[in-house]
Amino acid sequence: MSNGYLSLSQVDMTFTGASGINQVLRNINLDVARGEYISLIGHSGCGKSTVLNIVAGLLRASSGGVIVDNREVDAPGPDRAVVFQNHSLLPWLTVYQNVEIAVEKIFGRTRTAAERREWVLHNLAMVNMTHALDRLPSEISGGMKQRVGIARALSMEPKVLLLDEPFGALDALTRAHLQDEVIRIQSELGNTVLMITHDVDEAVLMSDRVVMMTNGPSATIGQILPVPLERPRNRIALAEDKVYNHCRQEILTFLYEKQRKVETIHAGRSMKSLAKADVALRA
Ligand SMILES: Nc1ncnc2c1ncn2[C@@H]1O[C@H](COP(=O)(O)OP(=O)(O)OP(=O)(O)O)[C@@H](O)[C@H]1O
Repeated sequence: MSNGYLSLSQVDMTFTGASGINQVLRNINLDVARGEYISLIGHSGCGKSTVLNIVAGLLRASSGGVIVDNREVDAPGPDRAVVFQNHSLLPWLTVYQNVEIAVEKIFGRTRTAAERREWVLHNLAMVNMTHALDRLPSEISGGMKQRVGIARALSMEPKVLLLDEPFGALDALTRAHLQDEVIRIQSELGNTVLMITHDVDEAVLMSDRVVMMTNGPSATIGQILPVPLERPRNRIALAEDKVYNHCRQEILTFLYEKQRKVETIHAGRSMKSLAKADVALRA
């Protein structure tokens, strides 16, 4: 029996391909309470996206399972909205239309046209994007695209919001602004969030708990760190906060001492991995 609003129970994941059998995840168990903000952190390639994709229903676990609000996950669904690092807006639709398309799909039969329009505008207002309703994705910045992606995800009223490195491709200032917006939105809406990050500060700043994964193959959860900091959190005040710095230190110790990455980086992943390592080391 699981106790979480979102529960992963004994999740194993093995990929079989030309290069043989690759056990990526082993015995992942996690109970997430309703309204909880969880970050998933671990070295590149350990299996974080695989966990998120299993929760999203994009991948089926080799064994074990996922439950969201007492229902087993067996396919993608609007109750689990995903925001990826590389914004996935439809390039031929405007900002408004990119949110509208989700709202039409979910609420096309249950809300009037006026209510749907208001809901699209409400979600775009939440991420401060009402000034650019008629612009195409090619006409707005990377940070703005992420804002629209977040508005689209929120407009679906998901039970669980899945964020796969949502701020990873943004410059530091834009990232900080967007983090603050997501923190504000989460405090208003009480979303249940599972977020992948490589940024230790981001994990501590935003999360109620930080889930640290061991290195692969056969990665599992190595440590779960509660972040007992009151909300709202102020990033400037936190820089001097003992609890904040203790949490940060715990994660750094896990990543760079207990789970120090020793193997060479695979050629195909090298640029992505180096960029992420750089972010993490600067943390
Ligand atoms: N569809 C797939 N088929 C085969 N192998 C896969 C598939 N998806 C992921 N893998 C493998 O699973 C492992 C974990 O990948 P995953 O992308 O989940 O890691 P990650 O921790 O999210 O990495 P990163 O931080 O670099 O994004 C890797 O070895 C990857 O090659």
